[in-house]
Parts: sequence; structure tokens; C-alpha cells
Amino acid sequence: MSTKRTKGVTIVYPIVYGNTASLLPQKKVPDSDHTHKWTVTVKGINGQDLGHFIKKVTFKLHETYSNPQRVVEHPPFEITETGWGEFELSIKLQFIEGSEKPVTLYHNLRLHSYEDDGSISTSSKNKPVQSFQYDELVFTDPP
Ligand SMILES: O=C(Nc1ccc(C(=O)N2CC(c3nccs3)C2)s1)[C@@H]1CCCN1
Repeated sequence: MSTKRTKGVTIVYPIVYGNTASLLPQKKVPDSDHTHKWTVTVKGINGQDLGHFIKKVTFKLHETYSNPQRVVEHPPFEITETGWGEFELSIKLQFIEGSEKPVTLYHNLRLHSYEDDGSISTSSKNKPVQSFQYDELVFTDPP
């Protein structure tokens, strides 16, 4: 049975996705390389609740993370982890409307930049990194 669609209508949902990162105080990570705590997020703008049309979000981390595929089924669509470096991760959006195909986004996790001597500048080490990009989910002839 095919879904009845509304011809000539286009719905656009602006989204923002990316990560924040903060330095972990060394004392909190004894004998560990985990220098940073980071959060990857997909969110609407102006407080729009993406849970109205997104059923689940799957964050695919680097394979060295335990359970690298992290599924989030309710807003906020985000995950928080600790780590030591930057890598590309994917973010798969699946929609409540079953006839809408999933959308996969890609984001390069960004941490604090290191100086040539391996240090992090005093000015930036106390500030969280913010690395976000804007995109739009476009639905044509919605059901
Ligand atoms: O950094 C990079 N790749 C990374 C992959 C994974 C990273 C990470 O932070 N972690 C894995 C996770 C672990 N938990 C337990 C044991 S491993 C903590 S970093 C590349 C290579 C250099 C430049 N960018």
C-alpha cells in the first residue's frame, strides 16, 4: 500500500550538529590518555524539538571505542565520551515517518589545538571547544 503524499509541498527543518569539548583536569584521568571530555549533538534551531519527526539517531564512533554504534531514541540526541584525539564520526537520522529514507551526516570531532611543543595555550585550555555546522532536512511531497 503506497503512502498518499501532498504534491508540491516542501518542508525544511534547519538543524545544527557538531561537538563541544573540554579538557579534563589531569588529576581526574590517572594513568589514562583521556585528555578530553566531548559531547556530540544534533539539535533543532530556536529550541525546535527534533523528536517530533526523528525516531532515533545512531552515532558511529571510531572503532576503538566500546560499543562504537550509540543509538539515542529520545531527545536530546547527543552522546558524551572521553578521549584523546580527533576523528570522523557519522550520525544517522531515522525518521518517525517510515517512508522517509534515513539521512547520514558526517562530523570531524574537534578538540583543543596543540602548540608545536605539545602544550595547549593558556588562553584556550580553559575554554570549551565548539565545532558545529548548520544543515537543513528537506522533505518534499510529505505524506
Ligand atoms: O585521534 C585519532 N583517532 C582516535 C581514535 C580514537 C580516539 C580516542 O580518543 N579514543 C578511543 C577511545 C578509547 N577508549 C578506551 C581505549 S581507546 C578513546 S582518538 C586520530 C589519529 C591521530 C589524529 N586523529
